[in-house]
Amino acid sequence: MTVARTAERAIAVAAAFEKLAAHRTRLEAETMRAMFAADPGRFGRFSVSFEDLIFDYSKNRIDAAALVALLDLARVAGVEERRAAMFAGERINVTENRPVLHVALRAAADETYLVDGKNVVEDVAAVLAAMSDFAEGVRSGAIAGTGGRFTDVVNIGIGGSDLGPAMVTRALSPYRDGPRLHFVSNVDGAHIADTLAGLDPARTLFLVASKTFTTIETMTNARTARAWIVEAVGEAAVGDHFAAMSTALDKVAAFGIDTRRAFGFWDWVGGRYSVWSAIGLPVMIAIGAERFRSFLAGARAIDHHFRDAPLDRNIPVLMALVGIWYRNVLGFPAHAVLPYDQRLERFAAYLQQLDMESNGKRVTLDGRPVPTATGPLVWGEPGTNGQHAFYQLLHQGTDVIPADFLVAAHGHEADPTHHDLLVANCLAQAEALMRGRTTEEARAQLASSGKAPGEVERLALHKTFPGNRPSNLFLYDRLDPYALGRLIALYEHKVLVQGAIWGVNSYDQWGVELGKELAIELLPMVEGKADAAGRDASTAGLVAAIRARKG
Ligand SMILES: O=P(O)(O)OC[C@H]1O[C@H](O)[C@H](O)[C@@H](O)[C@@H]1O
Repeated sequence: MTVARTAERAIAVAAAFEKLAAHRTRLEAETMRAMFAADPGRFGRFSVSFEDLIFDYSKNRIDAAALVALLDLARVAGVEERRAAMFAGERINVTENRPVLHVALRAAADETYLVDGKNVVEDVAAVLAAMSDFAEGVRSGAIAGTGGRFTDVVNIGIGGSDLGPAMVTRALSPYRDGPRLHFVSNVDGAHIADTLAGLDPARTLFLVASKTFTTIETMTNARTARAWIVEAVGEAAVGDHFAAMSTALDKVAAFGIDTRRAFGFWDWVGGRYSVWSAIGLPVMIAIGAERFRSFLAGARAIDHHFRDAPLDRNIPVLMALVGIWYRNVLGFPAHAVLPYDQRLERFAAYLQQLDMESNGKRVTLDGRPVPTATGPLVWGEPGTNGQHAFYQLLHQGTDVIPADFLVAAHGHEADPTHHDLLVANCLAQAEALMRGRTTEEARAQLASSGKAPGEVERLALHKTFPGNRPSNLFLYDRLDPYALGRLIALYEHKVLVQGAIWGVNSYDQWGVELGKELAIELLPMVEGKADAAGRDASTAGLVAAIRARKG
């Protein structure tokens, strides 16, 4: 197993971090503003082009020497070995003893990905073909409900069985020409009630999406949906109105969904990496099989880039190293994702699961405490909306929050007015964060606006922007299926690189279990079937208060 962290490697990683601390001291005396002024070639030196995509990481508090030290860290931490182990189908998810092979889901037909000596690419192709037949049948009306062609498709799933398809179908709305899509995830009955209100059961298709087919939210919502269908169109119609995506096809059958309408995937696909699998069926129904293949092809292009490009030109590696610099060397706790694209409004939520569930870990692969901080808080909202809400803190708050900006050169709308304004705002924010405004500049601006000298002094510090606040910027032609596939895959591989440097298992999620277990214990207490004696006083008090209100 090449992924285990030996004592020698741990020592080498600690030494590499020590060297980075020295670079930090040097760079603390610098500003990005000064570095740009001193080096007209900075953009060229600190950006990477891949096809029409530019990854600009020049607005970061790094220089060539710090980057070399970061690349050394990646090497001594075994990033290349971890990457090779993933592509080779090794069981790098050591706590669940599974390979991590979402890359196989977007492989070309002539590629080989081995799990225990078997090429899984053929299995992937077979499921994709079955999904294509089903999706195209739903789109054409050849596969219909009891009341005719499906007008509405409701995906029932949560976490990785929801966020990917929900984000992607929203992002690709200009490419949607299938039936209307809806996503129900929350166990809160409001979600399914509000979604089904106004839908015609006879023309509604439900997709029950669950890797494990045991998730309580999904099973509860699926049963409610089933009852809704049975009540409206009868028990016999259930088969026409349900399909499922899961690794547990036996459980799908036990639930009563026809196995010919069950699309499988494998335990080497993590939930948060599963949008490329059968879990992507709603995307395929929305945009068609051909465009879905283009989405896969975009991810595949990045897989090859990640596998083959030298580390210093490797976009996911650079994304990861810049993140490590801020998280571990400068101690910044958060990372903002700021797409200048309204259709990417669920992108930050998607990345939250991808990044925080993967690298929100506190022990290494061998179960020892991680000696450094691990995954940051990932959050964000599209620009320009965020500008009028939380950017104040980004510009003048006491924390520095590195950000990723994402923007397309072209929108999908015919009139360029909006898009040009959008792009200008994106560039302006990245520039403002980097440059800031000195107190001297603030004074000059106030004076030239005619303010009296006393007012100038009173306001100058309030109008000072410290600047030197870092960001990356992703620029691409247009957010089409291929471009979106590329973007997601970049972040997936960033997670692998950071996980390798921290020495954690990025592919399990035990941290979600405890709350689930306690919810099962608490349910009978909330229902009034058991008493809460023995719980902590807060929990018992709240249970009592809820019981009293329920009467
Ligand atoms: O697809 P499912 O098995 O229903 O799981 C849905 C989600 O719930 C779990 O609790 C995990 O935290 C997620 O990683 C997963 O995506």
